[in-house]
Amino acid sequence: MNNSIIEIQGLQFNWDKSKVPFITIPGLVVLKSEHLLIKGDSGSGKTTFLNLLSGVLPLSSGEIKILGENLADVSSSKRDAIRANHMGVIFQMFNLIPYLSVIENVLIPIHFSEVKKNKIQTRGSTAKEEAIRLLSELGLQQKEIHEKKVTELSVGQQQRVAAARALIGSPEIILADEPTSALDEKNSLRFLELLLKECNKNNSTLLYVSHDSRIQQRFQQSISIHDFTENMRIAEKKGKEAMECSS
Ligand SMILES: Nc1ncnc2c1ncn2[C@@H]1O[C@H](COP(=O)(O)OP(=O)(O)OP(=O)(O)O)[C@@H](O)[C@H]1O
Repeated sequence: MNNSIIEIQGLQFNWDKSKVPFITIPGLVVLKSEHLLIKGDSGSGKTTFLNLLSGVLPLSSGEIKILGENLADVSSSKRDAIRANHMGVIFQMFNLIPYLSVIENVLIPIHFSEVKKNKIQTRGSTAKEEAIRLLSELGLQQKEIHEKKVTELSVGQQQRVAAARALIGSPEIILADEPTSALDEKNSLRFLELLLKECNKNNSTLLYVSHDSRIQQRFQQSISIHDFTENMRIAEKKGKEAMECSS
């Protein structure tokens, strides 16, 4: 059985198509339940890569298959549906809605996906019960869950709300874009452990962007966007030099 959740072939991207691509990924397969660390310098293209994977940005060259579906072959509404039904995203800035309660923030994905809603119902819970369970598992106290506004939570607590929102409905893929950049080392590690635990429970595949290579041993696979692109440039340069020598 093919266990791959994400398959990438010949991906190249630049905002300006006439320029040399700054993202170049010749090939990458990410398996079910696998945890992938995405490294790279600031501005190397990590967020752009996640946006290509989630279908927010259309592909200009190459192939990304999500659960066997090639994003380049489907309409933008189908890409939106794949994202809503099969992915959960933790954004760098969390993107919580300040006028909604903590629980309402976590429930947002359920309003966009019958698939996620049905998964929760099949397990005999309501979406609200599941939101509360996830928030508790991620370490929020009852008072924070039920009484506080999201704007009254600390950065670490907001990040846990954002994680619960990504995890609700057990999507096959969790994309986390530097979710711990505002936290100290101890809290970053604690958050990562909680996230890994929840992903393992659901067999979710996790793609986790971080600058911190010290966490690498917690992941089965890691890629550096910068290295891929750099290796490609070196190969292209060598290829050109070889051509010039032989002519
Ligand atoms: N909407 C956009 N239009 C044009 N260029 C963009 C756009 N968004 C990002 N870029 C550029 O694309 C490059 C990659 O940006 P990206 O945000 O993907 O990097 P990153 O690796 O996630 O950075 P950081 O670690 O600082 O968050 C940068 O040079 C950035 O200026």
